[in-house]
Amino acid sequence: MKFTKMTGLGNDFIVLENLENKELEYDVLARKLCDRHFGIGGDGLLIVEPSGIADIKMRIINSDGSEAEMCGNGARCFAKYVYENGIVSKGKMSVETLSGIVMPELIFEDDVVDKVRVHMGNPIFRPDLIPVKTDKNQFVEETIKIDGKTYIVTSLLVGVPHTVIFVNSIDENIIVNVGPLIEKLQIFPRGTNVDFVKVEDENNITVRTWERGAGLTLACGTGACASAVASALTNRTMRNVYVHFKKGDLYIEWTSDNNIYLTGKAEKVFTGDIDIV
Ligand SMILES: N[C@@H](CCC[C@H](N)C(=O)O)C(=O)O
Repeated sequence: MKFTKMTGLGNDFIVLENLENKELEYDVLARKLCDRHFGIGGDGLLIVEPSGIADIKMRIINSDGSEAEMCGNGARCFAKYVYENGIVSKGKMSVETLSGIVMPELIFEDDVVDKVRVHMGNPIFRPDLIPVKTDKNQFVEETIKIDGKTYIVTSLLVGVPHTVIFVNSIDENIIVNVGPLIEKLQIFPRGTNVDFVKVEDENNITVRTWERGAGLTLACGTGACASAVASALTNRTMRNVYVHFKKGDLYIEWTSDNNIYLTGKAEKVFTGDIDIV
């Protein structure tokens, strides 16, 4: 099988084409190929499929084999891939995902795709759509208890479910211990990504995300959107912010008409062939 390895700030993906809609076991492939010791290594697979309603369709399979509805860093890598491989020739394209259509727009530097700005749609706060089990009409600055410790969290849907926690410092030990417990709490019937957010000032936040189905990643695009929206909603920042991850930054705009735009780099790492046994 031919593949291309791509990365969005270190959130890395293996891109595979399935334009003939062949019956492939994506979950098995994801577990095999994403393995960092016995496979190519990646946080997930991005599959290129044909679409009946958009220019192209993106499927995203996490490294544990579960399928996600959407992926922000993945959408940027995917748009660069389909453009550079002649699958979509438009600089602004529509991409079907399981959470609806997103609109990536390529930003060129010296005729090469450097960054991608993705129109991500609206953030959703309705508990039944996130989903989160609560009798409230939204889950903003709510209290949850983990191992006797209390956390104040905000949950929202940005294509995929996110739960945002504001912290005074980013501590990876806490993230890898608490993240998986929150991800699998019973109140989140489809699980949740968990974003740990340090507010630097009204224009800058630092984020690390414990991802549903992939664990601690170097960056998360939908996580950047969710964190920026939660920060502005709770009056910690302005509506447009730079989101800092370990290996680079994303720029998030949450417009007054409630749309989210995500801008950042997308890079090809290498291409190759792999025998699937
Ligand atoms: N890294 C992604 C999100 C990928 C999906 C996530 N793991 C989930 O299952 O919800 C991003 O950049 O948004």
